Amino acid sequence: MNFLKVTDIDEIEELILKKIPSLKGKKEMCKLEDSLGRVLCENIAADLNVPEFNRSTVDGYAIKSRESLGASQGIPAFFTIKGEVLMGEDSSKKLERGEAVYVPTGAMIPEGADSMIMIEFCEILEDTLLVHKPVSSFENIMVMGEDVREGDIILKKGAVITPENVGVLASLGIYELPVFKKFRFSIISTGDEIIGEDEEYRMGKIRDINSYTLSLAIQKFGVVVEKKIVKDNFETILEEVRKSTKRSDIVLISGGSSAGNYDYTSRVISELDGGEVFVHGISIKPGKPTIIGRSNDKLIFGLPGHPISSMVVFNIVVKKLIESLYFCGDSDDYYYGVLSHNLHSTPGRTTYQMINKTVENNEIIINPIFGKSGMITLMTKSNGYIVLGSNIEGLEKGSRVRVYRF
Ligand SMILES: Nc1nc2c(c(=O)[nH]1)N[C@H]1C(S)=C(S)[C@@H](COP(=O)(O)OP(=O)(O)OC[C@H]3O[C@@H](n4cnc5c(N)ncnc54)[C@H](O)[C@@H]3O)O[C@H]1N2
Ligand code: MOO
Repeated sequence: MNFLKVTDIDEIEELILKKIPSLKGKKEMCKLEDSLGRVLCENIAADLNVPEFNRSTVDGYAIKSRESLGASQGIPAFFTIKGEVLMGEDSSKKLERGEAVYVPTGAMIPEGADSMIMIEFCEILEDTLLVHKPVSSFENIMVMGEDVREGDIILKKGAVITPENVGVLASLGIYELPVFKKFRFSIISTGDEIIGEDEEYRMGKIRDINSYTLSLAIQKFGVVVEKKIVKDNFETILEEVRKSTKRSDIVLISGGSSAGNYDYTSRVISELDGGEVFVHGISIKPGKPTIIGRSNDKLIFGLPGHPISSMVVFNIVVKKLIESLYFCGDSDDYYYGVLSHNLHSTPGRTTYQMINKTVENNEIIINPIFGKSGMITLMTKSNGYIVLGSNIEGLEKGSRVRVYRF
């Protein structure tokens, strides 16, 4: 077993893609109403202008602005009312000198007009309009293409669909989107001690945590096709992992990744059809005993059993991999603060230190949260983490540190 030959965290992604190139970019079409949180796999360009015609932004009269020049309360400008433009209708009217046409908010500005005067500044005497205020060119008009210009890239590959950007797509009549296909995940919690919700608790047992934490974390960008608990038996684990590789693209096995007698994950992967373990140990803390392998083109992770370690590895390896396959990821999702205590790290391993933040005298203070990675409350007591590189021995109290959110 090559457990002690750890792989550098920065090499993991390249290694996985070298072993399973087919993980890259599978695409599908998705209806706009089902697209929340989906990731675009192509740039979306506008094939028309928004608005598609000059639109009024007020209720009032379309006029030629220069004809209102000098108008005031005492000396109004006079126009002949030439009718109205109906909401949602094409304006066939053409404005001639001295004419005004009524246009409601959002309706089309007739040809020949370059501005809108609000009704508040108008007076009507039969079919004559008195305008008491000058307007300037393009006042109260949203010009054709002012919002979106034909040919503009409105959303880039990697954009995560939100209710707001769905609005832009709908305005362009785009009702189906090319998105990255979601990865299908199987989660297998291994261990004789692990019990599920339908099993009665006995002393010595541990309630399954990892399949719940992992399955919720996956839901942002993947589909959990199954989650199951499997006892520590080589043949049973082998059979269950084999079935899972048929049902999903990525199999997460929690527990059984270290070098103990009952830690089967590595042997199981090697036994599978096209089975190969290519990482057994990563230079990180927590999470060192992580296994990565494959069965042909199916990716398999052996995550450490400790709940904190399995989530840290999920976040910094599995989630990061998918974000880069999807060209998304919140690389800006961090802030800076000042460290409240000295911190030691393990040379040769990148350390992920849980923290929480407080504010004192207008300064963001970063407090390390200490505890064992078997303690699940570490994650609820903290609201982010800092990364200590493998080449440093620690950080001094008062250092400025970058904090990542979960
Ligand atoms: N001799 C060594 N022993 C250990 C090493 C080592 O390097 N040499 N590394 C330690 C570290 S660090 C970790 S992390 C763990 C990883 O162990 P495994 O992946 O083999 O996990 P297990 O032994 O199965 O479980 C560890 C721990 O986590 C609990 N657990 C497991 N699954 C779940 C679950 N689904 N929900 C909740 N809790 C779970 C399990 O009961 C154990 O307490 O190895 C160390 N040992
Ligand atoms: O590597 Mo372990 O994951 O430190 O607890």
